Amino acid sequence: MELPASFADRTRSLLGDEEYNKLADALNDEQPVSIRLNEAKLPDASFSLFHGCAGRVPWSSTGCYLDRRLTFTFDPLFHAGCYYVQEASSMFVEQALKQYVGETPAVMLDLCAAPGGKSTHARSVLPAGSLLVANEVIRNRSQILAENLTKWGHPGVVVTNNDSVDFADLEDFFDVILTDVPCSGEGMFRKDPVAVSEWSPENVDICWQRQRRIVSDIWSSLKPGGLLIYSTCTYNTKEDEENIRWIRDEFGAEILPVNVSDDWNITGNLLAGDDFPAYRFLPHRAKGEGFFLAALRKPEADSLQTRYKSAPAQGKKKVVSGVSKEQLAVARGWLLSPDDYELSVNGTNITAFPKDYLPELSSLQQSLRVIQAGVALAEVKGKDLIPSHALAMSQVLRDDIFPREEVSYEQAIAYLRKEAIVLSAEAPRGYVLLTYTNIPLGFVKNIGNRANNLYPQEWRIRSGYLPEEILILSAAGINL
Ligand SMILES: C[S@@+](CC[C@H](N)C(=O)[O-])C[C@H]1O[C@@H](n2cnc3c(N)ncnc32)[C@H](O)[C@@H]1O
Repeated sequence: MELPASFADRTRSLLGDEEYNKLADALNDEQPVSIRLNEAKLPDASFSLFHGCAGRVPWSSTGCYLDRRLTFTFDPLFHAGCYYVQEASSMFVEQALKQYVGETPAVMLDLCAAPGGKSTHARSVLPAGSLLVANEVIRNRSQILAENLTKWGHPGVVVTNNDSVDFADLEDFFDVILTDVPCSGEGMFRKDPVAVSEWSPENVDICWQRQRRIVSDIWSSLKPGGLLIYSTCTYNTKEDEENIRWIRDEFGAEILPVNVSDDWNITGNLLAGDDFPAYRFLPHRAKGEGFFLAALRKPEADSLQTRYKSAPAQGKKKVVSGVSKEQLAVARGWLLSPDDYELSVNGTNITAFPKDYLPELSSLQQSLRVIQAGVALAEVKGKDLIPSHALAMSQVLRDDIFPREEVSYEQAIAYLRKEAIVLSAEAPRGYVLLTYTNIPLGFVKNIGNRANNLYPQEWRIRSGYLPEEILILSAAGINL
């Protein structure tokens, strides 16, 4: 790999000759492939069956390396949200969350969240009863973020599409903020050749200044005592330690240590003369791409337990005439624990949102562009209540409500391509939840001679061909 000369000079002087040469060699090696399993969807047994994986990611309870790349696009379980393909080093966020959020429900913002690797991860790690706000400034990327979080299936999620500056009104709102800031991407050189071609010293300067702007923008919305997790995928100290030092000096933040094990081969702070805790993943030492993380606490500790109270819940949304009380009652009956959710109607769509967080949702809606909140349950068409795909993906669906029909691999791929499906003659008429290896894939409406495919058009597999060799999760050894 041809590295930019100025990058090589700077990084050599940061790491020293020996370390730099090892790093440069590692960048010519093949990149490791890793996935993170969704424990809410996969049975416990999967987690002890890692024999198809090339080992577990040591700093993540659900991460595993694969010995080769799966054909993810043609794996039904990938589309069903059973796992997320994520670079291993960045799974280290789990350690900071587990150590500093603990068991107390928290309201967390993932500010720079698309495509959703860390959001789906955070949603799995946060204690039960927490709320995750996942934000992305670029509109089409926020749609991808919403898609990935919908597939992940947790109901306690709000997706927003805003710039960091828009969070200023939400004073003392979040217990935890993750800023996985846009950066010069030096740590992605092996994974993404575009990162190499776009790198320049000028871009590093643009990046560290933008990162400071982003942190300044959201600082007031972090509660006193709240946790800021700052991360980048770059090596230079300007975007890493120097920004952490700046946050400490500018806002009086306390820089927190994160417990790590020596055999994880994590590298510490590389800033000469200031030895605060910081965590670096260098590809020649730890199996993954380049990554940097630091955890900070806003002054005035011990407020993780205070709930946001300043914004009263707005009145319940009016039920428009197109949706009857009976239809709402039916949709409510689909939920595992209906009392925990508030149902709202927007046009002809019915959505469920955790009751505990209605005041927070109301405040978010006043300040931000909320593109998704909670779980879409159904669309009403005349007398018909069409169950939504998000419901099929979600943890809130009662499993005795819709008849289930197990499909073959070929049928699953046809379904995900949004082709017409023919079910067995015994399959019941009406809405049927298709499953593949017992995992929900989505709904069809079975009308007998065929079943209408309700898979979202915009998420369908577009590729018309099937590769000759298909490597999917169960074939890779995680035996479902
Ligand atoms: C490093 S990527 C995030 C990766 C993501 N956290 C993950 O784990 O999948 C940074 C993201 O921040 C977004 N971004 C850039 N400037 C932003 C801003 N001012 N406010 C919010 N998001 C921003 C970018 O569009 C990009 O999607």
